[in-house]
Formats: sequence, structure tokens, C-alpha cells
Amino acid sequence: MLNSPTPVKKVPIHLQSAQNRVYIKNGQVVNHDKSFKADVYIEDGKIKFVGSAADITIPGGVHTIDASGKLIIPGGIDPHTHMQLPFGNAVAVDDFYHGTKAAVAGGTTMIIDFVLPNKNESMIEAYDKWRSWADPKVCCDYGLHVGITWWSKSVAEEIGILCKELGINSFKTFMAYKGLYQLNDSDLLDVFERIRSLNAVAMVHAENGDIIAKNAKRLLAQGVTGPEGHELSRQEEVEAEAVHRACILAHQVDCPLYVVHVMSKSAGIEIARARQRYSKKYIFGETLAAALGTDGTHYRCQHFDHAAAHVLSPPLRPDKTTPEFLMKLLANDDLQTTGSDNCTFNKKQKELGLGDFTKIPNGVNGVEDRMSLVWERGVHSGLLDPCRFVAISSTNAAKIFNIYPQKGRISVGSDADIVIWDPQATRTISKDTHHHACDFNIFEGMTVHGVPEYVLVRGRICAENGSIRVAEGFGRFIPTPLRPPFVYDRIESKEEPRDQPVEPNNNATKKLAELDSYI
Ligand SMILES: C[C@@H](CNC(N)=O)C(=O)O
Ligand SMILES: [Zn+2]
Ligand SMILES: [Zn+2]
Ligand SMILES: [Zn+2]
Repeated sequence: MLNSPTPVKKVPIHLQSAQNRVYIKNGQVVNHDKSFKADVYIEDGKIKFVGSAADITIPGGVHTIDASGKLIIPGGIDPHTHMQLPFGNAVAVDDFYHGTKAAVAGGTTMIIDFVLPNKNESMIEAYDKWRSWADPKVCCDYGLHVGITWWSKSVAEEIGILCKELGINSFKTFMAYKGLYQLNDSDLLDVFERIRSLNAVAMVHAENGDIIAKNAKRLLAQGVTGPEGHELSRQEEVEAEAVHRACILAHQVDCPLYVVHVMSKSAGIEIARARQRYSKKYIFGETLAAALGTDGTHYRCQHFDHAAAHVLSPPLRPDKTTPEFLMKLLANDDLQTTGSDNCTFNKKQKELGLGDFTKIPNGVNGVEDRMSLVWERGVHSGLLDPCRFVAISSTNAAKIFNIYPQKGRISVGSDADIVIWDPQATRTISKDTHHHACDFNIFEGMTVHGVPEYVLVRGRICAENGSIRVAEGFGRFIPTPLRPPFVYDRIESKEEPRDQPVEPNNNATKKLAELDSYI
């Protein structure tokens, strides 16, 4: 407590109402734009001080953590999860409790999940349902995207209410899952136009659902019924074509577009090209921990359970150079974020697809291991520096979905979602030790560098040296406000008329040629 006459530089600390007072000393703070030595003081769930120990006096009784040799990074933000998603005849086993417990264990302190209404279901009723599932269970803060799985005047009205009254600023459309979620190009143009009019963010699952439906029918008729049929029915070009088309559709109505789960080299190239082509760069790309950590060779595994456990859409790719290529796109800012698409089904549930790969529930794990995987494949392998790691694991998602700097930054006034990261420590990933509710881990046996030593969720220490002490329902719903400046400032910039794709300048052409050389 500072009782002396207020010294010029000291930071007065008022103790009376303080909760969860934590002082982290001797660490290296790493934000997306700067890495520097600093101490951090937390009180009432917020960061109150970031600076030199000489500039603060900490009273007795404050929980002090010595972070010597460790990094102090913003808690991970996973922009793509599906906890307890009802999908086909199964419900994902990671519910909002187990899924967010696993998230926190791995250093992620916020998830953004998806409301996926059934066709003809009210968007708002679906939103209320997801809130009722999540609010009582989440161990960390969460946001929601809403899927536009069908289109009508009433949907157009409801998404306006979701934006203006219910804290939603992002909507996922589907070019795949024919008959379930898929929209045609004409509807996509209307949807993107409506999203643009609301200053919201469009998202897209980009695969050509018509090609997939035709291929699946043909493969089954030829007797290809195992999990290998899943990737054969939707190979890279089926994803890349849809990515290319989605970027053009969005550009035609000047709508910012976030392409989720980019799983292949050719789809990643399409994003890079679109970002070059449109100087406003309002195309954003996300890839997944799964695509960075493993590949589609597992679909050829003789054991159905092992192969089926890797089934998600778009699929993992058999081209073993894909993980490194996608990491290079993240390093180049051709891709901006990493998600997990955590949507886990157990062995019994995956066996619903025995004899017909189209019936295998789609989805894999990732929310617990995302941070360590990105560190291992990115920073430890020399492709990323720690600041870029923070950008793609936390800050870029916060900026795109407009919750920065409340989230995604170590700075005064930000939520105290903080990870003390041990870059040298290693851990070996296994279903026997993970915190998921599922009985499989697609990264089984991998040893990764980069381990969270402490994880603080709004100032509460929820993980400490592997011991997880989360509280069910402690997390809060975080509204995502309209018109994210990181997205819309560039759209409204006057630099070029909206419908003139800018010819890439020569070093951009060189870069595109480089990208092509990877294919
Ligand atoms: C349905 C949802 C999860 N499943 C998946 N990615 O395979 C999605 O497509 O993102
Ligand atoms: Zn999807
Ligand atoms: Zn395998
Ligand atoms: Zn998904």
C-alpha cells in the first residue's frame, strides 16, 4: 500500500476492493507488435500495470509469480470451435465445459463458437439455445458467430437484430453441406450484401458442395465406402475453386470476408492472390491446428477408427508439404489466424460412418493443443518470431472480431487473460492426458515445445504447472461490436475505387510466382 506522499512515478494501488491481485515479475511481455521486459500487475480481472518494477510498489499478500525466463503473452483466442454441436445423428462430446477446460489447459482463454441454426429455424431462437448451453458451463470467455444456413427476408431481418441487440458481428455461410447448410451464389451475394450493410464480417466454409455431392455418390457406387472416400470426394481443387469464387462474390458487393479452415496449399494461394488483387486486403484467412500439425495420409490407415478420427471438412490433405506451406503463409501474413474447429466425436459416434464415409460425423480435436502446435511448427522451427505467434494465435482474431485491445493484448485496461509461456518446456500430446472429453487425439504422441506454465482467465489462475483449476460458468459471453476498424477502415479507405482489382505490382507478382513455385 502506498502511504508515503504520492511519489511522482509510483502507481497508487487501492486495495479495498481488490480481488485476484496477482503480480508477475521478471518476465518478457510479448505483444503482436513488441517484445519487452516488464512486470505486470493484475487486479479485479484487469491489467492495471505493465512496466518496470522500479515504478510500482506491491503491498504484501499479493500473489506473486516469478516469470524469469518465461514469456508473458495474451491468452490464446480460438476463433473457431463447435462445442456440443448437434451434427447429423451425433452431438460433439466436448461440451462447453470440457471444451473450455481443454482450451484453458492449452493456453487459450477465449473461444468463438458457432450458432448453427437448422434450415428454417429462427436465427434468434438458435442463438438463445446456444447461449443457454454455453453460459452455465464455460470456464473462459466466449463469443459467437452465427451460421446463415438458409436465406429469406426473415433471416435478413433477424441478422440485423443479432447485430444491433445481441452482440453478434460475424456470420458464417456455407458453400458445402448440400441440403444441410449450403447456399447458392445468388443467395451468397444477397447475404454478403446484407452483412456489408450492417458493417459486420462475412465468413465462409469454402468447398464446392455440388461437386462433393456428385463425387460422393460416384465413389459409394464404385464401392469406395471407407474414410479415404471423404478426401477423394473433395480434393484440393474443390476447396480452392470455392475459395476463389467466394472472394470474388464478396468483392463484388464490397463485403469483408473471413475464410475459415483453409486446409490446402491451393486454397491458401487463392487467399494470398485475393489479398494481392484487392489492395484493401479485406479478405482474411484462417487455418487450423489440424492442418498445421498433421495431414491426410491418415485416411489411408487400415484401421477405420484411426482414419475416421481424422475426418473433418475440408479434409486434411495427403500432400505432406501442406503443414509447412500453411505455416509460411501465416508467417507472410497471407493467412492471419489459427483456429481449431474443435468438434469432437468418440469412436462409437465415428462408427456411424461404417460402410458409408458420408455418415462419419465431421470434426476433430484441436482447442487444447493449438497453441503448442503453432509454437512447435512455427516458432521452434524458425518460421515465426514470438510476436507473430501472438498475432496469429490471439491478436488478429481479436482485431478482426473487434474485441481488441480488451482481448489479445498485454496492456493496461485489457482483460487479464494472460499466459506465462515456457518456450523451452516440452510436452507429449496424448488422449490419455488431454482434458478433452473425446477418446482420440489427432496429434497423439507428438512432442511439442512451448507449454503454458500459468494461465489466467480474467485474473484468475486457472492453470498452474499442469494443474487445472477452472470454474464451470466462470466465463462470460463477450459481445463482438459492429464495424471492426481493423476491417472497415481499409474498406472505407479512398485508395482505389471499389471495383478496380489492382494489378499486382512487380514484387507482388514475384511473390505470387514464389507462391506458385510451391505448388
Ligand atoms: C460443421 C463444422 C465442423 N465440422 C468440420 N469442420 O468438419 C464446420 O464445417 O466447420
Ligand atoms: Zn466449416
Ligand atoms: Zn494414421
Ligand atoms: Zn467449423
